[in-house]
Amino acid sequence: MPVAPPAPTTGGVAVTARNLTRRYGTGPAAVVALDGVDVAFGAGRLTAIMGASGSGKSTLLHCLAGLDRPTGGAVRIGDTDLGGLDDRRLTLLRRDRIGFVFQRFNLLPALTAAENIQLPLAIAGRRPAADWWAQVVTAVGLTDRLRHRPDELSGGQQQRVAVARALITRPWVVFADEPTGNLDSRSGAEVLRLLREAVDTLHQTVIMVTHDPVAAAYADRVVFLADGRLVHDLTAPRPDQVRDVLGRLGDADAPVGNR
Ligand SMILES: Nc1ncnc2c1ncn2[C@@H]1O[C@H](COP(=O)(O)OP(=O)(O)OP(=O)(O)O)[C@@H](O)[C@H]1O
Repeated sequence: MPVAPPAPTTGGVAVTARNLTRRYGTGPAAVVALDGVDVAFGAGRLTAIMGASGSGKSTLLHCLAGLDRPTGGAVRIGDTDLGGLDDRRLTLLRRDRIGFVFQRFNLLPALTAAENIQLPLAIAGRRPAADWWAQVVTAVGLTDRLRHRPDELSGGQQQRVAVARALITRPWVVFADEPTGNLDSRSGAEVLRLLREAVDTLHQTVIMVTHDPVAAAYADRVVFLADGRLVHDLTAPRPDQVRDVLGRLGDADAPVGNR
C-alpha cells in the first residue's frame, strides 16, 4: 500500500497564493510580472499553469516554490506562510518539503541515477525509507538503470530520474517547470504519465508549468495567466479546449475572468 505524503493540507488545499504581486525594477522601467494573483491548488491533484510567453508562469511557480520572494501578497504551502520564514528556514522547507523538476533535468553528472535520486535526503543526512524507495523507483521504471550516470541515460530517462529525485522526500508539493520542454513527444508522454502516477498512485501534489496543450491535458485542472493575472480556469481539460482558451486569450484584449 502506498503511504500518503505528510502534507499539512487544509480543506484539501496544498498551496495558496493571495493577491500575489511580483514587480521587477522600480519607476517607469518596472515590470509587473504578477499582478494580484489569487489561486488555490488542490492537494493530491496535478495542476497545469499555462499562458503566453511573458505572462508570468515561471515567476508564479518560483514564488509558489519559495525560490523567489513576491513583492506583495502571500503564499502558503499547507499551513506554512512562506513570507514568515527567514532565508534559512525557507531553504530547509525547500529541501525537505518541496520537490523540483526542471526543463533541463539538473542532475549531477558525476553521480549515478540512484545517488541523484537520493541526493535531497543525503544532503539532509537521511536515507530513504525502504518501502518508499521501492515505490518511487518502480514507478519511474528505472530499476535496471540505477547504476548508470546521466550521460549514459536518454533524455527521457534522465527526466524520470529527476522526477524520482523530486519525489524521494515525499514532499508536500512537486513543482515542475516545463518538464517535457526538452523531450521528444514519446519521452515527454512517459514523463507526463509518471507525474500522473505520482498523483494517482503515490498521492502526491504536482504543479506544472507547460506550453503544450497535450501536456496540460494530463492535468486535473489548468489555470491560465495573461499579463500577470489569472484569467481562466479549466477542470478536466482536453487538448482542444486548452488550445481554444489559449487562442481566445491571444485574441482577447480583456481577461475572461479572474479568481
Ligand atoms: N529577473 C527579471 N527582471 C526583470 N524582468 C523580469 C525578470 N524575470 C521575469 N521578468 C519579466 O516578467 C514577465 C514575466 O516573466 P516570466 O518568465 O514569469 O514569464 P513566462 O510566462 O514564464 O514566460 P516564458 O513562457 O517565456 O518562460 C516578463 O515580462 C519578463 O520579461
